[in-house]
Amino acid sequence: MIQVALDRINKEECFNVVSEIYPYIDYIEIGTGVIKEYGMSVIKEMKERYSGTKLLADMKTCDAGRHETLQAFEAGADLTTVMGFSADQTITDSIQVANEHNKQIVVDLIGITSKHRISKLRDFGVDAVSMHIGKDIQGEASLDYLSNYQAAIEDFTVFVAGGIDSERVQHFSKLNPDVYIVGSFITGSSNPKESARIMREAVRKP
Ligand SMILES: O=C([C@H](O)CO)[C@H](O)[C@H](O)COP(=O)(O)O
Repeated sequence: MIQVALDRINKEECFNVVSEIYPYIDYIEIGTGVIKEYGMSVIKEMKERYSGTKLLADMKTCDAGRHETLQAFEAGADLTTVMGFSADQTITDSIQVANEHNKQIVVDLIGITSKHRISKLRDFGVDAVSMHIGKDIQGEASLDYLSNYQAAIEDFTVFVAGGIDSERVQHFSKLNPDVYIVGSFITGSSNPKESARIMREAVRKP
């Protein structure tokens, strides 16, 4: 499955991109920067327009788990992100809110290198994790290490993210992901529809 990440573009561009590509995607992500720019209303408007598509709010919550998770769900998100390095309490509070609302959290593993921490997340009741290479280190990161985490994350629903394009996808596919998060390759393309189609093909036969 593919999740388009709407980041570093304005609201009009977010809606324009989605209107072009929605037949090729399974999830829409409202990116952290877009939420910071427009607030929770952009989540609400996107969900109203695309009610049949799963919507993830990339809140990247790292504290006040109960409050921020509730904010995302009340705005209409089906999923929201919580950072894996947050306090245990933040994560368990977010899970509790998700369970109360029959929705889901995805724990973002940016900066997590400890497999012990990943297995602790499972103990807390986390179902989904995102193996994510942050924007600011995408240039320097060799992707070879990703396969070392395959066993550690195999019991989770796995999202992958971080500069995924039609070539880098092969490195991420070693993790057998359920969802490929694709941002700039689609949103920065002169032909988002064609880029989304290419990604759809690439994740079918990585
Ligand atoms: O979460 C993201 C990043 O931290 C910026 O907020 C992006 O959504 C994610 O990395 C996917 O975008 P691309 O790396 O441009 O594919």
